[in-house]
Amino acid sequence: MSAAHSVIIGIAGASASGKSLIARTIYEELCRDLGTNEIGVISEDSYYRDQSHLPMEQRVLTNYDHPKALDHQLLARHLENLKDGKPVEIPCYSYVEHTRTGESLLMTPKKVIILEGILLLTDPKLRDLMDASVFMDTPLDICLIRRLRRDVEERGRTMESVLTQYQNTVRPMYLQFIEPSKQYADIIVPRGGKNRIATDILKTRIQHLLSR
Ligand SMILES: Nc1ncnc2c1ncn2[C@@H]1O[C@H](COP(=O)(O)OP(=O)(O)O)[C@@H](O)[C@H]1O
Ligand SMILES: Nc1ccn([C@@H]2O[C@H](COP(=O)(O)O)[C@@H](O)[C@H]2O)c(=O)n1
Repeated sequence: MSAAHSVIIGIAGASASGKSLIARTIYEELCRDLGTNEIGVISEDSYYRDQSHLPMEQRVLTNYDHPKALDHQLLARHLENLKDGKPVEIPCYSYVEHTRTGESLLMTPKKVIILEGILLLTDPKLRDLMDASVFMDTPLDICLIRRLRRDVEERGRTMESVLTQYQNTVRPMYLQFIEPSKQYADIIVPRGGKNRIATDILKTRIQHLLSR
């Protein structure tokens, strides 16, 4: 199959709902059949806007859960390039510095691209580029527990900062933008990234799309 027929699966849902986990599971299991060169994962987080021109005091004030924090135009262009068989340079992002690192990762065209991110389904252009879309419908209290642990252990945050950010922006933006975008999902996955049946259904769908 040529790269022009890339299958793009979009996985959206709340922060810490299990998007990365299910994306990684599908990636690892499909790699066994397709080979590591034919499948890739792209995180919407890589497309947070560069803020290197701003001082740290200002960067921490950004609302990272509002669609305008992300460069969806660049993401859409990259997906179109990959579909056209052209490689792209995916920006690297630092949650500690709240900006792009200045480095990038080369991604070559793939048969399957798994895209994961909180606000993907809010954007009509991105939705149009997807062959199938998923919403991880994990209860918000579970997401908060997982985010708190992850952000303290992996993203250089304090418990206090995670809870303040959650109340000020993460939860309100979920209710305003992310939860309403659930209506655009083809599949709604309860409980989180370890949902075995949902993972199998998605893998079967991808295999079906590849065989067209
Ligand atoms: N079903 C689950 N059971 C236990 N831990 C989970 C489950 N799903 C995700 N996690 C953990 O919760 C955290 C957030 O999950 P992740 O997949 O990174 O979420 P997201 O990509 O949606 O932000 C990670 O530390 C992950 O290992
Ligand atoms: N500098 C940043 C950038 C993003 N965030 C938070 O990340 C969340 C999205 O990533 P997930 O892996 O959790 O889906 C989003 O809710 C932002 O609040 C951040 O805290 N700092």
